[in-house]
Amino acid sequence: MSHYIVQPVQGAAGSIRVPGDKSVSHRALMLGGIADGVTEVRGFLESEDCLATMKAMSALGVVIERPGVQEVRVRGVGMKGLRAATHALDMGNSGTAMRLMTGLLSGQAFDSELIGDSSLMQRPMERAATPLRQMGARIATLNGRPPVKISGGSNLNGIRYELPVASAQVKSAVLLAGLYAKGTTTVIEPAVTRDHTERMLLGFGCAIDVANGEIRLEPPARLNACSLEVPGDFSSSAFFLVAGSISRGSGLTIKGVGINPTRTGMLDILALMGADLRVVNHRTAGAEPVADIEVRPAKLKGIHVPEHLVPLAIDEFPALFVAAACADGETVVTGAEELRVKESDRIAVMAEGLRAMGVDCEVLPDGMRIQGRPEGHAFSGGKIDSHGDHRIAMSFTVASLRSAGPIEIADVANVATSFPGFLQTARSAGLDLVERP
Ligand SMILES: O=C(O)C1=C[C@@H](OP(=O)(O)O)[C@@H](O)[C@H](O)C1
Ligand SMILES: C=C(OP(=O)(O)O)C(=O)O
Repeated sequence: MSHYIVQPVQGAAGSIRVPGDKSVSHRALMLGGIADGVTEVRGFLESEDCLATMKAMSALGVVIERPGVQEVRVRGVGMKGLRAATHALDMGNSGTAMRLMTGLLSGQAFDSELIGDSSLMQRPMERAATPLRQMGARIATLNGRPPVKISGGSNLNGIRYELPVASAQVKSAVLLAGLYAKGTTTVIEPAVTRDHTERMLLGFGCAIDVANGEIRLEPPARLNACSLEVPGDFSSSAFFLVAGSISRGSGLTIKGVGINPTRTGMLDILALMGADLRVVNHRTAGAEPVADIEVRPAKLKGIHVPEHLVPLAIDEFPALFVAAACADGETVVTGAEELRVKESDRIAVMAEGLRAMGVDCEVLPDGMRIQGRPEGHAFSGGKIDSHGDHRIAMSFTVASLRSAGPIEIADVANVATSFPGFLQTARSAGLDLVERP
C-alpha cells in the first residue's frame, strides 16, 4: 500500500496548473459516445476514473482515440448506436461514472451490469435507480449497492422528479435517461448543484431549459458532436487554495481553473474566512467559465459555513477542514451529511486524521466542529490513514505547511483517480513529499 511522506515546510509559492475537470471529462465521453459525428476533447483528465469511463464506452462499441496528450477523439455512434458489452462494466472508484451510466444504459435495448472497486461497491445506488424506475427502467441493485443490473428494452417515459438530495449525479442520471424517454423530463433541485450536464447537453444541441431550480429536457432526435475544451478541475485546485492561504510563502497562482459558479462555493467559504483570493483573467472554455486564481497567505477566522454553499463545495470539505484547523476560533460545518457517502465517510475519516495530528474537533451527524490554532503549528504531524480516499490523502499533504513534524499518509494510490501528477504539482508549489510503496 503506497504512502506519502510529507516533511514540514513553511512556504507555498509559484504558479501551477491542475489537470482537467473530472465531472466534465466523464460527461464528454458519454455524450460524445451517443452523438452523431466526432467529438474532439482537449484538456481531458487522464485519470483512472475517467479512463474507466473511456473503457466502458469503448466496450459499448464507441471508438475512442487519443491523438495527443489530454486529447480524446470520440467517434459517436448516435443515440441508438451503442451495443451490449460482453462483460460487466467496471467504473473503478467513481460514483459519478456509475450513476450517470445507469441513466444512460436505462434507455438502451440491451442489458448491462456495472461494478466498481471496493469503495464504489459500498456506495448507495438506489438514489439513481429510484427515479429511473419511475421512468420505466428495470434496474436491480444488491441491497441498494452495486452491482447495478440494468435490463434493456424498457420504454421510458419522462417524469417530473423532485430530488430528495441535492445531487448532480442523480440529476444527471435522470437527464441522460430523459434523452431516451417519451415526453418531457423535469428535475427539480432542492439546492443548486453542478450543472455541467445541462451546459454540455445544450452544446450537443439538446433542448434543455433551466429556470427557478427546474431543469426541463425535451428528448432530442439526435445529439450533434462538437468540440469541447475541459477546464482545470476546481476541486483539484482546492488543495492549493488552502495551501496558499495557510502558508507563509509569497502566494500561489493556479492557472486555467474552471470557475463554474455551481462549483466554486469554496471561494465564497474561504472569502468568509478572510482568505486573500483574486480571480483574474476571466475567459471561457466552451460552455464553462475559466480563470486564474491568485491566493496569498491570510489570517483565517473560523465561521459557520452557510448551508446553501455546501452542495457548491461538496468535494472541497476535506481541504476546507485543514484550513479550519489553522483558523482563529471555531469552524462549524452542518448540512453536509452527503460527505458520509463519498469515496470514504469524509466526516469520520477527516476527524480521525485531524485528531491524530492533535486537532480538537467534534463529529456531528451532518458535519464537524473544528477548533482552529491560528498561531504556530496547527498540526503535530503523525500518521494518517486516507482510507483509500484521494481527496483525504491530498488534503493532509497541505497540512505540512503548518505542521511541527512529518506527516505519513497511508493508502494514497487513489490520488491517481482524480489528480495524475499531484506529487509533481505539489512539489512545484513548494511541498516536500515523496511516495513510498
Ligand atoms: O456530478 C458530478 O460530476 C459530481 C457530483 C457530486 O456528487 P453528488 O451528486 O453525489 O453530490 C460530486 O461529489 C462528485 O465528485 C461529482
Ligand atoms: C465524490 C467524488 O467523486 P465520485 O462521487 O464520482 O466518486 C470526488 O471526486 O470527490
